[in-house]
Amino acid sequence: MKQTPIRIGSRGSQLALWQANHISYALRDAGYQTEIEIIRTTGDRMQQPGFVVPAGVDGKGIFIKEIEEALEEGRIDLAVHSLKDLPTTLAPQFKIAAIPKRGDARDVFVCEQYWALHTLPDNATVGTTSPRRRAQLLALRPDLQFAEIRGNIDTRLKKLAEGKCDALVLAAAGLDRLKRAEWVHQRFDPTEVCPAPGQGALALEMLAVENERTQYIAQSIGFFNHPHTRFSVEAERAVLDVLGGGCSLPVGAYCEPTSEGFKMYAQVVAPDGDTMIQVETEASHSADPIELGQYVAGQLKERGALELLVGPVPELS
Ligand SMILES: NCc1[nH]cc(CCC(=O)O)c1CC(=O)O
Repeated sequence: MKQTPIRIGSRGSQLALWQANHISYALRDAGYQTEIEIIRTTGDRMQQPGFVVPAGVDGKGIFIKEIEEALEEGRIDLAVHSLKDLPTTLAPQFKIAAIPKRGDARDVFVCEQYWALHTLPDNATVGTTSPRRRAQLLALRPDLQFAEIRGNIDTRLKKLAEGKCDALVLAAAGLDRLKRAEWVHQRFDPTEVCPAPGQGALALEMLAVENERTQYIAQSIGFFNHPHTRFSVEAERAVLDVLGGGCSLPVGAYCEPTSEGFKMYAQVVAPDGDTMIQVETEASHSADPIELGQYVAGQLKERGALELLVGPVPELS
């Protein structure tokens, strides 16, 4: 049967649209017709100044709820997400049908004036609301102050330019994609500032049900699949799953391929940066990524990770 164009759902942020277009162009190159549908999510509304977080919203999946509704109602065929914004478990009616090759997974130091985190003056202010980044940065620089800077990448860069903070810490992938890497002066090694599980990777989500349309969609996106990326992010997300977290927990996990298999590093930091638990391990090509992540999480737990995660949250400056 002749198929209608593949409808791709995306949030309206510049980064989300870049990512959706990136997938759309590749599908067109492969001979498919595509359309992009912009969908506004709770997470987008929460980034507006003055937005009050409604009761019962816990931060997990706030960027995907309305997009999954569009999938369920058949308004879109495919959703393109930043993998790190997806909860570790999806509702059974959805699946991640493809994980393309990952971009730069690292966090970066963004600053016009200073060249690295260690050259920032005493008590400098870093603009980030991420509990993970705050905890990890405090572990490196206990004198740092933080400013509540949220919103899309350009909004954050504008606040930096206006002097609302001295530096930002952001995901390399987002800045690279939008060509905003001009003030990126340092890409943190994952053993220093360990990225969020899945950072830098995309996830192509669709309905799990099998019918003629979903088979067509799954087959059309098959060529995006990058097995090394899938292994790495599955292992990373398994760590988060065991520790019970979403993107708001100070948990970093990073897995990468080596010549023998995979190397994994994970880090849990007390919210005040005082204590850090680190685990490093290697696995062979034939290992199971979920088991690898679960093993790493078990090691973190044995060393007291869960106790750290309930520690006091640092005061805002
Ligand atoms: N939390 C928002 C978010 N979700 C995905 C990215 C960047 C792209 C990626 O990590 O894949 C960002 C911005 C950031 O953390 O700097």
